[in-house]
Amino acid sequence: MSKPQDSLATPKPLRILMIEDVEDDTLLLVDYLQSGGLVFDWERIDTERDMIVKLKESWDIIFSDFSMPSFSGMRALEITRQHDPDVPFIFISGTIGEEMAVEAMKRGAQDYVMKENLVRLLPAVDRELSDAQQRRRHRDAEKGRTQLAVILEATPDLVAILEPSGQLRYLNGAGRRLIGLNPVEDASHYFLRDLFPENIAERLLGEAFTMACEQGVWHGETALRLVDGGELPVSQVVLAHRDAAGDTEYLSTIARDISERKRFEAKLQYEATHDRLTGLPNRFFLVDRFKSALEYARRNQSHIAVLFLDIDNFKRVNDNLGHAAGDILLGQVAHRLQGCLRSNDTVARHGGDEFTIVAGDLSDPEKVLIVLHKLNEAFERPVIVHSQEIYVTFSVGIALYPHDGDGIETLLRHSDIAMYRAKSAGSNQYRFYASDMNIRGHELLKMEADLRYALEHEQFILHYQPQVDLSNGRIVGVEGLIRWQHPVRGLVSPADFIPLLENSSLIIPVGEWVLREACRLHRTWRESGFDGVRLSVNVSAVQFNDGELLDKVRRALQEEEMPQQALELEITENILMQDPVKATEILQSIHALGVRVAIDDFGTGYSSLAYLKRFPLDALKIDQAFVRDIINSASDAVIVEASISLAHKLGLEVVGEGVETVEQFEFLRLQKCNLAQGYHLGRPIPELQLSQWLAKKRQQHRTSS
Ligand SMILES: Nc1nc2c(ncn2[C@@H]2O[C@H](COP(=O)(O)O[C@H]3[C@@H](O)[C@H](n4cnc5c(=O)[nH]c(N)nc54)O[C@@H]3COP(=O)(O)O)[C@@H](O)[C@H]2O)c(=O)[nH]1
Repeated sequence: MSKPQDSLATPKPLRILMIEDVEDDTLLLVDYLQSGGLVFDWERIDTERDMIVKLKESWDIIFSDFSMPSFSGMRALEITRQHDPDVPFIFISGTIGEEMAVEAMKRGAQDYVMKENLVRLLPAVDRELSDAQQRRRHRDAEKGRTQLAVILEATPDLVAILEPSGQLRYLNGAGRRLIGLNPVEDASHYFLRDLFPENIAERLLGEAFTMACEQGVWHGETALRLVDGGELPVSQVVLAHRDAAGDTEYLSTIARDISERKRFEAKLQYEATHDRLTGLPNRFFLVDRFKSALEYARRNQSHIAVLFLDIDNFKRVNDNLGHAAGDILLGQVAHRLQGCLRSNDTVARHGGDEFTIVAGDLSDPEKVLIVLHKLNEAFERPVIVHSQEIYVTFSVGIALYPHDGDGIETLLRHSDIAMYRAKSAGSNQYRFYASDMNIRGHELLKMEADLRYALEHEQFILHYQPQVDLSNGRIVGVEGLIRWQHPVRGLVSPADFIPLLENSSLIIPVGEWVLREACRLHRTWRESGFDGVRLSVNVSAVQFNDGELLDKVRRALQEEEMPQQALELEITENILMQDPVKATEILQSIHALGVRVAIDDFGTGYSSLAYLKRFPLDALKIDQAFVRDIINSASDAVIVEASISLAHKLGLEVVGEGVETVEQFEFLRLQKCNLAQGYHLGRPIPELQLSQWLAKKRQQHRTSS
């Protein structure tokens, strides 16, 4: 007979509780069992009270008589089952009848054996002990499952069981709440992509499931898709569960909210990369941003400027107003510096009263002057600290990539050296590390100052170039072209100063002056009886994107009582192609005013006629580069022919620019080009000369007709 103990090494005696009123019967039974090889300890009781006391101990098996004078076997069974549903309970009785025995089994007795015939007892003990053990294991497992289910439902982590396809089998309470699934809804209608954003669901199905199936487990950081559309960062584990054949039967996953940690990490990251006082990036962050700027500059063959700024006389602020005031000043300086730079540029606090700027994506080194210009503008107004006005100036050192180095450390060192040179030259100075740039930089800044002076002292004038109708030779319009009447240099070409005006934003007031001047001249013509001649002016990119352009045009028209259709704005195709959607909106508003729009320098940009049909335009000016060679270059001739023909199909008037010869003129006339402009028909000339010329032409026409 097998012993029911788990350990074979030290067999523990069984504990048997005997419920029997006759002691001799008990001894006989004990004797029988011992002679059958059973090792056990035992106790005998025969009252309900003793039984209740004894059941507080643990028993391996209970034998009970059926009927006793002061206790009933059925009652003993009932009490036992209340205490322990699994302990084997066997009736050993001489009196139990068949019917009662069946009833006893129904109520939870495992067996009954007749006192007179104990042969079945030992096998029954053996069997019942083993069954009881199994029942206990089963019950423990069931209990464990119930406990786990309670834990799973109570945990704040998402727990899910999934098919390898990503379909859900089970989702716990936390998961249901996160994705907005009600507690009774069947989770198997849902998939991984209902729990996670698209890209993460794909990563889990790919990388995570594959690794879990191969190695048993995958963990990583992902994010859950929340019911409100937001995302919750989580730390996630995916486990693969295999069947007996080793194939993945299902997967489970646990995802834990790590938003608090992420916030903390972000805070740490921010603190590690930003200056506490000003909130600006610190040196480390600057290095990082420089790397991105460098990659871009290498790809696009552009330049980067590293500027080292030191506030002039900062110590005086600290000494006179105190350190707290100094701190406020630094904060305000930081704020203004950040406000005046492009979003891609980086301004960092280097320490103390020193700041560094990395300005990338400069098409040429001189573009750094735009940054200097913006700095000057930003600090034209004083900074107010404790009601005191403080005018802030900087000593600025500039180093350029690739000219002065290709690493941030070198460029910072060189800009620092340049800053010291600037400082030793006095306050509010800048110096380039490379001396040749200093000369060029000074020249350009001087020229910018001269242009400002030119605007204030009316040194700009307009010259006018006629546009002639190719079908009858009449003048239908003139183009106003700016010149700078410099007191020393004489008449300066716009090609030499328009780019500088554009860089410094001076083009806005100068452009407005051109517009007003042209409208003023048109009024004098109308007053002298020259009606029907149109006037066109050039509009630069900065002007075109100036939110006030429309108001300025409207005001000029009103004040000079100019007919709207007599004014034409010339805009190059490149300006339109920078942001076609925005350009369309602006052009529509210009058109709504009744003003004409011509596309200038057509053919030099990247647009196509098909694209241009989206814009509300009136005329197209074929660039002089094509007209120049129409006689000698077959390809240019074809381009011009095609442009004229397509433009006509789009309802546009066509102007041929730069017509210098009679052959070019004839070619355009034969191609039915509408207007021509160029030295062959007349160079740009001053107002007085033009008025005389118009008068002469009018006279000629009167005589000929
Ligand atoms: N934003 C503004 N830009 C302006 C303004 N005034 C002029 N400009 C632009 O400056 C560029 C140079 O202008 P300019 O030196 O005046 O040259 C113009 C003509 O003189 C020249 N032209 C005309 N006919 C001929 C010719 O037969 N041969 C030849 N070699 N050159 C000729 O072409 C220029 C006309 O330019 P466009 O505007 O494209 O019609 C120039 O880009 C001007 O746009 C201004 O007020 N604002």
